[in-house]
Amino acid sequence: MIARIATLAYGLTAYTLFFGTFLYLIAFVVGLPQVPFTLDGAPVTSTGLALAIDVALVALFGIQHAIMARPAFKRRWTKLVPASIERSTFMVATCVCLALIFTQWRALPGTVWSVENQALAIGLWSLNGLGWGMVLLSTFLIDHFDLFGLRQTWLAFRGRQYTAPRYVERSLYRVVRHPLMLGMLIAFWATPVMSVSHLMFSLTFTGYVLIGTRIEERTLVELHGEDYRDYARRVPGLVPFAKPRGARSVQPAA
Ligand SMILES: C[S@@+](CC[C@H](N)C(=O)[O-])C[C@H]1O[C@@H](n2cnc3c(N)ncnc32)[C@H](O)[C@@H]1O
Repeated sequence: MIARIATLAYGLTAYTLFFGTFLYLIAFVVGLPQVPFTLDGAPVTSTGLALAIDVALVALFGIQHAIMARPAFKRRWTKLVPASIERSTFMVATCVCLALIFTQWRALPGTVWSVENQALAIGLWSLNGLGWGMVLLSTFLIDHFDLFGLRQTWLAFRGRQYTAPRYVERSLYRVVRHPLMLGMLIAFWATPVMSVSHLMFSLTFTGYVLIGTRIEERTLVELHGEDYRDYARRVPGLVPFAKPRGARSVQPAA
């Protein structure tokens, strides 16, 4: 019983930590003045060093995701940690990577665009809010509590067998296969003031999304086979109403 309570407590802690980190990510990107670290602080290093550090930080985040989300890694990893806390541990590792980005990000000097027109600025902020909203909604369309590991620890606490959620094809997932990532991209790019620092962040995360979604789809094909290939033939990846690239882009890993 103590082990079950500890499992649930860990799941709750990881979930709370991640939700707080997600909220901080919004503050970090939009540059909320009340928080200690934002994208647009004063530059403290040379531009070259700042570029190298920033790329390395986002690469670390991408590598952590690419490795820890792969079924082969999970099979080995769950010989060391109980399967019930595997996803919560993934979330804790994600929080560590994001905390490194928040605290170690090196600002770059300069501004790429600054919208003076008030109506346009309001439009861009609205789009920004829509992007974050899409991210949150997408987590609930998949399975919010499974995605963040809480369901797994709850089932272990209740002594129930874990069943993986099926892939979904409803709502935003009928428009694109990656609405969560699309929401992120909208939130990162839609801003009335695009500093060079923010541009660097948006570019590196766009690279992560483009690579990360391809890796994720290999896993989805491994898990769901022809069902997912068929889905990929009918629904575009990131651009609504674009022609789907189909199964060629989602061949299982060799
Ligand atoms: C961070 S979420 C991103 C989901 C998707 N790439 C998106 O951008 O909306 C990653 C998790 O979503 C799951 N996933 C991706 N597409 C899914 C779908 N259509 N239905 C259910 N789960 C999905 C993956 O298995 C993975 O565990």
